[in-house]
Amino acid sequence: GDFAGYGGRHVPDPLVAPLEQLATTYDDIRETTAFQTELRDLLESFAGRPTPLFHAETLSDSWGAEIFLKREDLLHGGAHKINNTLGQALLAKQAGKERLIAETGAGQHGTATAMAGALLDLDTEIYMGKQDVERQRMNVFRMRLMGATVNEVTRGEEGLAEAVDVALEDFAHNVDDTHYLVGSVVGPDPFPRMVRDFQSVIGEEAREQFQDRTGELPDAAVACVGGGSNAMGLFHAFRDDDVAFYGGEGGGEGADSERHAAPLAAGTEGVLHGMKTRVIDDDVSVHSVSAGLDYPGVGPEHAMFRELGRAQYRGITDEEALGAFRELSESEGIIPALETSHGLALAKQLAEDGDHETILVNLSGRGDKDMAQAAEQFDLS
Ligand SMILES: C[C@@H](c1c[nH]c2ccccc12)[C@H](N)C(=O)O
Repeated sequence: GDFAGYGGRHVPDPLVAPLEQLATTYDDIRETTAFQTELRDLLESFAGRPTPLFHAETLSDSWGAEIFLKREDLLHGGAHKINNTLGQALLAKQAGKERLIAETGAGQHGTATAMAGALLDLDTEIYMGKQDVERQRMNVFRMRLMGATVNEVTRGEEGLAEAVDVALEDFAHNVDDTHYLVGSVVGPDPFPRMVRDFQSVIGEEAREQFQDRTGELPDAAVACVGGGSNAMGLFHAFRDDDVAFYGGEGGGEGADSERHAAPLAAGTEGVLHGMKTRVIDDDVSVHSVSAGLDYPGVGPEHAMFRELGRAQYRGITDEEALGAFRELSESEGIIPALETSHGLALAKQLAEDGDHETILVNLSGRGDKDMAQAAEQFDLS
């Protein structure tokens, strides 16, 4: 997995062999009928695929372009995460592993991992920063209710980045019985390409649904970008088409501010969590109103798309995202996740600029988890 120099395996020696073993296992199992059949069956009967493609007519009228929403918010767990956790957990099971570990910050990926672990009868341990355990109590309860162990990480900033570090160390020591289920298109090879492949079911369905509905391909495909898995899952099916790609990053207080999570719009090259990619500058502290985008790096394939000009990335501020969060809720009766709202706000900018007539947006998650924050931001009482 080299993405024009980005990606690779920038890891300490103890991880090299485990990663080579995982890459071999993935390449051997992924194309087998047994794997493909069981994964397709579970995606349908457990996760709820295919998800609908919804034409948002009220938004289309007010924004001035035809807006189509790919409804990953309707999946089991409320977001696209389950596509990846089912794929990787099934791979681990068929490879004879007995244990899953994962990182999480917002708790979304941890919850989706616990779902797959419970379903497939795999011992599941989630690494989560102590600070996040305290501020994401609901997700901690959900993980424990499904039988997962939530392991508090108390080093450094006690956040997502430290949880990834600890999970990678665990993986290096326990590769014989443990699979590290990475939560986005990040980390050392093979993780970015493996997670992309599992999430690409989103774009494959959307491409077929859009053509059936309109007889054409969309002018543009838009998604939010934290680690970048839902965006890459949407983009991948259209990579050889004349479809423009746009990623909305966590612009926080502004991509030119010192508090954001927008390494593509305003960062530099760097190595993080085993991958060469783009990271936010040293004088910037990672921040986004949405926990799911609150990560200082990004998937290396996005760094390549940016460099090649195949995709454009913009930092969407907290305010812009909150505006889109409210507008979709009021216009169409759909409450999006705060993360997803960054993609919606970007689609609104594109529509109003008149750049594209048809815009496909990945509705990557629902906003139920964000109600406390919404009540703080808006007067809902
Ligand atoms: C999006 C998801 C996540 C989980 N692992 C990640 C790695 C890189 C970027 C994002 C993630 C989220 N932050 C979570 O904690 O579940």
